[in-house]
Parts: sequence; C-alpha cells; structure tokens
Amino acid sequence: MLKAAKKNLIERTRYPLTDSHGRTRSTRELLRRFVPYFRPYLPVLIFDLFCAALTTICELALPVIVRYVTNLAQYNLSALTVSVIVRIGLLYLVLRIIDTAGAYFMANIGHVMGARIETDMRRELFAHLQTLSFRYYANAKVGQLMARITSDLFDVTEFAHHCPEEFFIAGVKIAVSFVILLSVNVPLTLVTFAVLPIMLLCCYKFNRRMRETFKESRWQVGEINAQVEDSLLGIRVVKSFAQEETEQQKFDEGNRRWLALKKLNYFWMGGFQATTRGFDGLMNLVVLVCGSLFLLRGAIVPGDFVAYLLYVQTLLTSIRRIVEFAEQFQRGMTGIDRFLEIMDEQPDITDSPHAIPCEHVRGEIDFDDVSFSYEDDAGEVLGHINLHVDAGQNIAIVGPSGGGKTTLCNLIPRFYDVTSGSVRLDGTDVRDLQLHSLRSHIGVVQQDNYLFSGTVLHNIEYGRPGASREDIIRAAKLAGAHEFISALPNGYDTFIGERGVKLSGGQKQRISIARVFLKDPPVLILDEATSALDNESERIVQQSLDTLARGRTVFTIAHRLTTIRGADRILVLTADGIAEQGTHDELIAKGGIYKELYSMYSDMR
Ligand SMILES: Nc1ncnc2c1ncn2[C@@H]1O[C@H](COP(=O)(O)OP(=O)(O)OP(=O)(O)O)[C@@H](O)[C@H]1O
Repeated sequence: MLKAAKKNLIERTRYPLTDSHGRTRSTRELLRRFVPYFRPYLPVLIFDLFCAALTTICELALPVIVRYVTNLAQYNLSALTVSVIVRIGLLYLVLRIIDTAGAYFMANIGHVMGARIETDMRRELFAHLQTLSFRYYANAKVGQLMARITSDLFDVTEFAHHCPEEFFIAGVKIAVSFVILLSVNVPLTLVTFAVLPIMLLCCYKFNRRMRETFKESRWQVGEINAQVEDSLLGIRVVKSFAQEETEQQKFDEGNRRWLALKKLNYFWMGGFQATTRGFDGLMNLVVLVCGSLFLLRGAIVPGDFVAYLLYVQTLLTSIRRIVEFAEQFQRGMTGIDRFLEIMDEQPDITDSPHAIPCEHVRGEIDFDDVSFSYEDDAGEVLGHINLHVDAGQNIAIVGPSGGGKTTLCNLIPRFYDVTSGSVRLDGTDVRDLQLHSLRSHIGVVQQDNYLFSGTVLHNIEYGRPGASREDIIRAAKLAGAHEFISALPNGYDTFIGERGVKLSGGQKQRISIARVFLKDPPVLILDEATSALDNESERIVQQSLDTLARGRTVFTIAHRLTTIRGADRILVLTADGIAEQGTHDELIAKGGIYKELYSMYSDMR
C-alpha cells in the first residue's frame, strides 16, 4: 500500500543519492566526521549539557513529589502538615527557578555554539572551493554550491545545537524513568516496555526513507538555485529573445518537482509521526488497563499508580521529542552529507611537496612532447606538442575553432595539467613551481573578463591587492582607461554594477587590461582579447594591449588575423598539432593553411 501511495504522490526523477564518486555515507560516518567540529567548543558543550541535566532533574522531580504527597495522604495523613506542604512548595519553586535558568542558557549559548560551528564549516567549505580546479567547476553548478554553503549549513547549525541536547535529555529521562518505573512495579514495567522494540524498529525504517527524500529535496533546492542563477545572469539574452515564458516554465517545473519531493518527504514523516503516536497511545492503554487490574488485585497502591502514570508520560514525552527531532536530525544529516560531498573532492591541481617559488622569472616557455585530454576516456585535444618560446617573444596562435589554442595556453598557468610531457617556465617544470607563485607571474586577458560587483578602483586593484591609488591610476593610464574612468560620475569610485553591467564592452576590457598592468607579469596570455569589440573599441584596446605586451613573453590567440601580423612567430594549431609556424611573411610565402585563413579573413572584411 505504501508503495502505491508513493507512486501516486510523485512522478519521480532519481536524484543522485551518491556523490560524484558513487559513494554513500552512513549515519555513523556522518556523525564521526561531524563530531570534531565540536572540539573547539567543548567547554560550551559541557555547560550546555550540564544545563540540560539540571532541567531534566527538575522535570523528573515532580512525579516523586506527587507520589510522596499521595502516599502520605493515604497512609499517614497526620504527617501532611501545612509546614510540610510549604516546604514542598518551596522546594518545587527552587527547582522551577533552576529549570528556567537552565533553559535560558541552553537556548542562548547552545544556539551561539551552533552558529559558530556553521561559521567554521562555511569557512572551510569556501576555502576548499577555492582550491578546486577548472576541471571541477566545468562539471559543477554554482547554484548547487550556493545551496550547500547557505541553507544546508543552516540546517547543520540547528542540528549541532539540538542534537547533543535532545539526545542527552531524552536518554537521561528514558533511563531514569525506566529505573524508577522498575522500582515502583516490575511486572507492569516489563509489560509496558514490551511495546518499545517494535516502535524502535518502525522508527528506524521510516527514518531511512525520510533521509533519502530529504536529500532529494535538498538537491532540488540546489537545482532551483542553479536555474534562477542561470536565468538572472542571462537576463539580457532572455529578454532579447523574449524567452521570459520559457524561463518561467523551466522554473515552474523545478518548483513543482520540489513540491512533489516535499510531499513524498512529508508522506514518510507523517507516517513516522502517526506510527510513533499510535505506539504512544498503545503504551498508555497498556499502563491504564494493566495498572487498573494490578490496582484491583492490590498489586500496586494508588500513590504508586499515579506516580507510575506520570513517569510513563515523562517517558513518552521524551520519545515524542526524539520523534519530533527526527526531522531536524535528518535535515542536519543531509546538510552534513552534502557538505562532505564537496569536502571529499580532492583538488587535482596542487603544489607538489618539493614545489619551489618562481624567482627572477624571464619568461622562457617550453612545451616538451605535451599531450592533453580533458577526460581520461576522451580523445586527445593536444598531441605531442613541442615548442620553445624565448623570453620576451610575441607568439600568436591561430587555427580552426576547437583546435586547442585556449587549451594549450591553459597549461602554462596550470589551469589544467598535461596528460603527458611537460610545460616548463625558465627551464623548470611548472608542476615543480608553487602554484600561487606561478600564477602571480602570468597575466591573462580573455574575451569576456569577469568584473566583480564593486567600484572601478576595487576591480583594478584585484591585479595587485593593496596597491596604492597612484599605482592603480598609473595602470589605468597605461591601459588607456583613465580618460573614460575620470568621466564616470564618481571617477574611480564609481560602482560598476554586477559583472560591470554599467560599462561598455571596450571599457570593461580596458579595466581588465589595467588590472594586468598592475599585476605586471612577465608572461602574458591574450585569449581573443579584442574579439567581442567593435572596430573602434578594438583599435583602442589593441593599443593598450600593444603597450602591455612590451618586454613580456606573450601568447596571443586571435581570429582577427590583422592584429597578429607583427608577431615574432605565428603558430597554426590544428587537431593534428602545430601544422605551420613562422612569421607572417614566411607563412604567406609558404602558401599553406595560414595563407588560406588569411585570405578568408581578408575576403570577409
Ligand atoms: N572544459 C572542457 N572540458 C571538455 N572539453 C573541453 C573543455 N574545454 C574545451 N574542450 C574541448 O577541447 C577542444 C579544444 O578547445 P579549445 O577551447 O582549446 O579550442 P580553441 O582552439 O581555443 O577554440 P576557439 O577558437 O573556438 O576558441 C574542443 O573540442 C572543446 O570542445
């Protein structure tokens, strides 16, 4: 019946319950890996549990007092004087004050501890994301990553705070109630507790289902994030193609899928809660009927029976709290699982143990028998490339689209590592150089450079964080950007909008070039840096690039072949490797692929 109901509830899409390596993590593993995050806050945790213990003792005291008063009233009424009642009242008042203070500290410091753990995990996750390579990001969805770093970790906070407390309180209450119940009446206790194992088994089964559906709905939240991000970042394309409705439909579909998953989730949760409530009622029924029979036979006195009923309620309340906590527990487990999924991704581009910093870089580059493929099972993009570039040489790379020009250049700053062979900078394999040091000696200007949401100043400063305003202005002047920046409403302090949306293509490109001027690297990669610009902007940006290129080793990838005519050497890269190389005049004279490309380009203009 459950299966049929489940089928009716959702047209299901399977979501990856395993990580990218096909691994699943058991609850035990998740807890084992989460516990160390409590370590820095051990004193706080101990104090939190101490407060939990105090509140538990205060709660457990009531049935004892009721039992004492009832038995006194039945068997020794003369001893129940006003002063005894006042003392009992005062004792209970003190207990309640302690309970209130304990509850306050639990709610306050406990939550702060949870938030601190969330902060630590978020910092660790962000730091780890920074270490992951292009290869990882080529397959990842930013929206999914955002969901993990925000909402998933929020669930972990709640879990971090409530989990130890809830289990501690419930554990103590269940154990103490059990012992007290045994001390009151052994046969009745054994009958009552016979229901418990069946109840626990049901809880376990439901819990597994809940965890699966939680993970699926979390994944779907990530998908919605990714879709929103995609639609909003591409809002110009959406509007220019009048595709608002299509985007809305895509969003609605994702949203509906989330609802369906949530329904399934609550289906299991509802079943779980109803079942435990049913067992709860069953236990009460057993106590009521069996206890009344015991009373009838004189096997239990009324005071003990009342205390017994109260302790059974305490016990059931604890079980109910654990049940209610199950949802939070599963959400926390899902958050930890999704956190670990990323933390377990090993960065594939790292410093080797013997890596050295780059010193006095001249900019000589060698490709020694370099082959490269993006995936193990995919074909080679580059095969057996050999190339020597002297320091300060200006190399242009041309060739058919998809021939591997960008890929070749990406191997120099180790955005990817070679599959075989080696790339060397001043004679040292780039894999033997410290990654940070290597990349700080290489500047890259692409067709579409990312500008951060912030001021012009902040964006140029990215080239050398901490640079003085004077240095930033000097870099902007060299990039031919100073004039238009000065004309902006707030000059260098103008906010340029997300991804520089308030600037023209040429202006954005000149800010990116200023950034590289500030960085001042000896090796430069210009990857179709002017391709997206109109003729006038191209002319201005090209001037900036020519200034930037002076005295550096430069790799220029260009489709506009006029821009590379003056290069020291032109490489024609095809799927078969470097097909031709030489100066513009040599290659034209040769009458090969370059001449063909050049004629085609000249005809198009
Ligand atoms: N991240 C990636 N993962 C898998 N394959 C990729 C990746 N990036 C590029 N490729 C593939 O590698 C090949 C070479 O791409 P690359 O971008 O280096 O070519 P290109 O010569 O620079 O092309 P274009 O002139 O069009 O920019 C292409 O077939 C491309 O599909």
